[in-house]
Amino acid sequence: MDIKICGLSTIETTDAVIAGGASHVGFIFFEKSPRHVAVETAAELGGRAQAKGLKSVAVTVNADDAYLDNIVHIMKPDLLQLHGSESPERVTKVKQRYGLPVMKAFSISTQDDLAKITPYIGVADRLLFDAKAPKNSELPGGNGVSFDWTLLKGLDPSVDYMLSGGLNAGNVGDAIAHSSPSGLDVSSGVESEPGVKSTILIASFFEAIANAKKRESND
Ligand SMILES: O=C(O)c1ccccc1NCC(=O)[C@H](O)[C@H](O)COP(=O)(O)O
Repeated sequence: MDIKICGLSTIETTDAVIAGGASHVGFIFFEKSPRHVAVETAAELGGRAQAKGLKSVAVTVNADDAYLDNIVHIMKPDLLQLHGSESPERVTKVKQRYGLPVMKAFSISTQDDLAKITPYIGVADRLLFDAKAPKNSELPGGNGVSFDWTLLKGLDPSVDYMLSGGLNAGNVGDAIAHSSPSGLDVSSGVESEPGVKSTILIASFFEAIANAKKRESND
């Protein structure tokens, strides 16, 4: 199962994520976020992870071509995560312009939200299911809130998705038990405060996933 740790900004925590066995590292390009980084920082930290075989992900929200051009040119990401209200046509254009895979994020709180993925199937390379942002939040992601994972039980089993939203060491086992994601994505759950990743919480998150997998294989 892929594991993406999102919102990195330091060498120490990037190294902890690499050591933990993540498949992806994510960098936030959204100025209102406490995790927003300069493109040069993402290039340095992402390059460090890429050298160890991880994929580096640029996370943007309704970004225009000029902004994406700069990110792709300097950071050289492996994957573009579109975390806004990008249409299927925009996803196609971004894929064509950069020749990079695109992961489209969706905010889920009801079954109707899941129906919105249909036009993106076969268009986006990967889907990411995140919780809907609380009303008072300025962030479309990284809010540390979960959605009802049982909603995913009705999903066509051929839909490949990463699960995110409020995951942490305490609930990731339950999340896996209630859904069948091909990947997990976490940000707030491995932070000591918004925007500050904790090497201890990162290690605990990986340990919790390993324990959940052990339990699954014993059942
Ligand atoms: O994390 C942010 O600050 C952020 C800001 C704007 C758009 C997306 C953002 N995060 C995207 C992610 O992939 C997060 O990992 C995902 O939303 C889960 O976050 P959390 O619930 O905090 O684990």
